[in-house]
Amino acid sequence: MSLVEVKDLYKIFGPNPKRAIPLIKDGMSKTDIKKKTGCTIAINGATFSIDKKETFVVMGLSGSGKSTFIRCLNKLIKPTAGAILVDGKDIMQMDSEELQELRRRKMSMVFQNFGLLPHRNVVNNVEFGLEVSGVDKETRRQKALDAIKLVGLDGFEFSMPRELSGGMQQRVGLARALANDPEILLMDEAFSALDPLIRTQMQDELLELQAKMHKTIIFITHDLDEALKLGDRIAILGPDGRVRQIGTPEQILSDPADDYVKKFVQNVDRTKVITASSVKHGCPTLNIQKDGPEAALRLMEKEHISHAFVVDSERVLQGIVSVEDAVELKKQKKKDLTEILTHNVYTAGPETAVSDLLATALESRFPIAVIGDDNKFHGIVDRAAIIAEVTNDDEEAETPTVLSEVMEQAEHDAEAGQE
Ligand SMILES: Nc1ncnc2c1ncn2[C@@H]1O[C@H](COP(=O)(O)OP(=O)(O)OP(=O)(O)O)[C@@H](O)[C@H]1O
Repeated sequence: MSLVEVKDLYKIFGPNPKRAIPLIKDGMSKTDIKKKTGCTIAINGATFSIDKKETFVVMGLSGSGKSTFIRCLNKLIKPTAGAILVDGKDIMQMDSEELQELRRRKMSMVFQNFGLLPHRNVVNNVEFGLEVSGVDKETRRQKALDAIKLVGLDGFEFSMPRELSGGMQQRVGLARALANDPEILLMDEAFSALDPLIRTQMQDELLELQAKMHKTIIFITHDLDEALKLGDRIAILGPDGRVRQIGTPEQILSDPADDYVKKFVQNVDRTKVITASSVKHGCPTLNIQKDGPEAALRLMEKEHISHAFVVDSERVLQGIVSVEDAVELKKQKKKDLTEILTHNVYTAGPETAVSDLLATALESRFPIAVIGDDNKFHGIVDRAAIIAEVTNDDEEAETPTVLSEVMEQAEHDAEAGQE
């Protein structure tokens, strides 16, 4: 269910900004509009919705309109056109009381520069928002201490901000935002001022916290790696303030909407984000309860494959049978496949990163079976597909080991053995 809906939102700075909208719609560029009208386009017809409990990342380079969006969202500035609905209510229509409620209780903000009050200790900083909202002393102290614990700062309650490292100061900022128990957490470049190592650590901790808290997080960043790591979905803003693509990290990496997004994502290590489920494909299977060597050979001949995966009626993987084994069974006049089933099939979960499958793929004779959380067989990932993803080069994709010659050779060998 969506909590925030942004509808055809424009923010244009400058004299008589509304007149720039038809020019934008006619396709005139941001630079030409600036020349012609003196107006600067910051947000250009954005439409999207943010679901409850999702982490929605707004990503764009400097000047793409990220800060403007945040300011529109808490109504620090007024959009030129369009609407922003929070819980179905247009924030432009809110009276000052509703707006205060929105800013104090519904949303909390974490800033890039931490925004701490230097003369207040940690706990006093954390309870500041509650103090402003008029929460009594005892309650706000307890809430502040709980939030401090949540971000792992217990023991530092009475330290001053200057005594803390950047990472710790940002934890205070996060604790202050969480102390209000807001439904929406607005994080504006919250980790951008931190050293890379601390930044990674804070990202990991935010993911852990979110797994427990289930807040709706709107995270603003200019860093694509950060966006891909944190976002359930990402909106990519172009330099013209237009939303270029909205999608899951996987959708953005595997199917960039235009050349701008493509350029952006081409340096990312895709294999860390591309998962087994996105490169898997279905394959014909044999049923352990009813198929024997004849059926196995027929299937392999028809599909031009040298081995087949065997499942039971519930589609739980039982093993794999090779053409050589099936020929041997047929020779022995066996009626089922149980005896020769190879059980040591490599498997992966749907969410396994392709990069983690490379070593297995190189070692295994067979494709890797993808097994879902339901324990059922969902398909296979070919070695060729993994290598192609890892090297990012389709040329490397070899024909899978699916050769009818293997079959012919095996039949031939078996016949020779019979003589
Ligand atoms: N008050 C203002 N008056 C005029 N133009 C503005 C104003 N605020 C922002 N802009 C312009 O709007 C566009 C979007 O700016 P915004 O600050 O929202 O981008 P941003 O993505 O947050 O960039 P950064 O990461 O550098 O903060 C830019 O072209 C900027 O120059």
